[in-house]
Amino acid sequence: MSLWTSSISFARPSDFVPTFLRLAVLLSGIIIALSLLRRTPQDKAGNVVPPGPKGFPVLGVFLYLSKYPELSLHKWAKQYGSIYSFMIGDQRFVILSDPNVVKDILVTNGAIFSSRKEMFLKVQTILVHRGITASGYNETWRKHRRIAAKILTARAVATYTPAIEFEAKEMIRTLLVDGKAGAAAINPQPYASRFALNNNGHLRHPHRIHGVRPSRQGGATYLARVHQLIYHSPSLARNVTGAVSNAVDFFPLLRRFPNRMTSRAKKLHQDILDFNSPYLADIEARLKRGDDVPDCQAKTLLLTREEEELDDLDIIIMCGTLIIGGVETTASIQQWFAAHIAGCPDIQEKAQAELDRVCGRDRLPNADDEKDLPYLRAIAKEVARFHNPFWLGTPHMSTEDFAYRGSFIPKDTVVIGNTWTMHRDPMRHPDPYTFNPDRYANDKTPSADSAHLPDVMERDHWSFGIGRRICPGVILAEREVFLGLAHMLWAFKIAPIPGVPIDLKEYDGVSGCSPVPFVVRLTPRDASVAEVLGL
Ligand code: HEM
Repeated sequence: MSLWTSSISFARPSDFVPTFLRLAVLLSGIIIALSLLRRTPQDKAGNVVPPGPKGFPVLGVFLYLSKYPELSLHKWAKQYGSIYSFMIGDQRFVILSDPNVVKDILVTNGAIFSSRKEMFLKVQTILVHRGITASGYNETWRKHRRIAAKILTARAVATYTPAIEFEAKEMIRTLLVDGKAGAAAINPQPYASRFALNNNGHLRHPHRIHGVRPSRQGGATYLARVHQLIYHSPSLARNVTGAVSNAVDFFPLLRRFPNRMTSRAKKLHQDILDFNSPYLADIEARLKRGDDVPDCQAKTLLLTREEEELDDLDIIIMCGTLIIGGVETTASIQQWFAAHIAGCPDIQEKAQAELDRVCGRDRLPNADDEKDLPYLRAIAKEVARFHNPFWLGTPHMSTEDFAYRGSFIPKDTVVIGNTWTMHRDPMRHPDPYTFNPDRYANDKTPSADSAHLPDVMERDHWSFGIGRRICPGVILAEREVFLGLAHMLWAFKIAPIPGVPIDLKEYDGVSGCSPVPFVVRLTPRDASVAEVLGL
């Protein structure tokens, strides 16, 4: 029987017990402290582990990273320089904050720095050692990444582009209707989430949703599950998969006791199974019947399962990984764009002048226009620089001892590229705390290519990660973000609601971030908006 026709059940979640946890932390601490006493953080040549903040006994710096961890990393980068280290529990971290150091270590020495820590929640519990994002640097990862790469090439993305253009049109059409043509305040976040989810759906196993709120969907199982994933799982995912967000990953003794994070992780694993299994079963049945199934990830995986030796869990988790990796990230950029641009009427006007020059007012922008809309592209890059959805990225892990300019990085060290500091380096980005798309005015290089420029100081930004684990979805993500932004700016004047400020600092999540809920006024720029949208 296929896994997607059965179900996996876990123990019932139990409540978090603070006193129990405190005791457990204490016990873990004693064990860790004893083991640390035996460690010598230097190699035979005398290279030492780079200095950094000490934090608390046992806990290390864990408590400093529970909220806005990137700000702590930034503060320490100023204090300790471009390479420093700290401990959380028994795990050593090295933080790299200079683009050249990042390149030397994570790119040039990618053979040593491309693995992942076996996080208890993300790797062992949610993704059960499958998927691409969580796997160690091994043959399974190579195989899964190669398969995913096939559906994320520029050529493949070109085939999804009409669907993305359709979804972008749907996004602005529903925003126009639900926002009562500018008469009502509206939160664009669920619309951006639906845009990202439907784009992702097209490549995973073609399905789309129509509404943006669960209550409007009635009882349809598919829609209920989609909304579960949009509205609940991403935030759960963020909280249980963050690079430094939970004690259970770093204090092993805690895993012996019932706790909320482990329960959430098991639930998310089950959600991934429940959500993907019926559609995989459906596509498998259609393929067996000889039906004409559109190209998609599920079809590719099912047709190559024997040749690639994939089991059911491989297939389900790979589909799940694409949702987790591809939806909330692109949705987050769209959301930050809307939140930020509302306060920048001058930037909107400049972008709209460019759009009107290239597309006119009788048609919507499309992917072919991108090359002629450099200011639009610059806005997309500036949003990613200013509001990276993952400031800590997905940490890499070293698989061998390594020495670099007198610093010793032991095997099994978690290594993080400190994107907050790099994105705010005044040498690379003058006046870094100002949102200014003009800084990318002459940057015509797509992010996928920018990551491979010989001079790393020319790279646009680091939001898509680093080295051999760099985001394989970057071409698709750029296409989605560009089309989403272009449609929004073509259609609307985006303005804040007087007396209702938009919080650009506060955000949801501790690993990935999107803005806290906000509202804007979306006024159609002229009568042609409704006409072109067929309203
Ligand atoms: C704006 C949108 C996106 C951002 C900012 C983003 C960012 C990232 C980052 C920072 C990583 C970790 C890279 C590293 O380890 O150095 C990553 C990995 C990954 N991303 Fe994305 N991503 C985006 C969109 C997508 C999309 C659209 C997909 C696919 C549909 C995707 C699939 C993946 C996968 C599978 C990995 C794991 C790669 C590996 O471990 O080898 N991402 N992404």
